[in-house]
Amino acid sequence: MLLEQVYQDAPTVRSGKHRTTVNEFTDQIPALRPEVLREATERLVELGKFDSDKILVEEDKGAILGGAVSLAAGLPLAVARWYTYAVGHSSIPVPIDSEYFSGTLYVNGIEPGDRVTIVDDTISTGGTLIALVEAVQAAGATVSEVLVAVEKPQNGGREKVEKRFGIDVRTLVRIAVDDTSQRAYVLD
Ligand SMILES: O=P(O)(O)OC[C@H]1O[C@H](OP(=O)(O)OP(=O)(O)O)[C@H](O)[C@@H]1O
Ligand SMILES: Nc1ncnc2[nH]cnc12
Repeated sequence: MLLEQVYQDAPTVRSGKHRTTVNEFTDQIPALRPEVLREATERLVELGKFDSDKILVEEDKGAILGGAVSLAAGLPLAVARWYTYAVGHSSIPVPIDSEYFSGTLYVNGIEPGDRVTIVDDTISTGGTLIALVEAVQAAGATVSEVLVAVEKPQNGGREKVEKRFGIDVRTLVRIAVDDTSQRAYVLD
């Protein structure tokens, strides 16, 4: 499938302790073909149940996929951002410690009682998803499911999130980075 083709042999760059792929799907290098975004969206829509009121994503890489999933599932899109807005609405700050960024995320658009489907393009250490789940819970809302396109199992993020919150993290493609060639490859 196209998503697997995008990741197979993708180049990587060093990001702190890890290597991160640079690819069409998450970085738009080369420019993202609509058929790749469509395939990822359709596969995630197939994977999810969408027994929820909203989709929640983190900017900015996840937002492209989140927008497409929101359209396909017919659910409103909430976005967690790296900055806050001074417009007096409820923005929930949460600490984030991910593969190569730490700081504060601000989650907007989640209301008490919402059931939320969290969508992301990648799970690596699980830090981003931990921050998103904590923000949903702090808003008085619940996470109905977590859907992620690509998983880097070597960093153990999925198990960490599942153990901590008792929520399944469902993913489409698993990848690793080869230490010698420093290129990505698809597992399974
Ligand atoms: O499991 P983790 O270790 O948290 O890594 C996964 C996160 O990393 C990427 O985001 P990135 O940090 O590049 O942020 P961006 O989307 O704002 O560029 C990706 O979009 C995931 O959200
Ligand atoms: N796009 C990506 N590819 C590989 N590892 C990542 N970790 C976070 N984002 C990633």
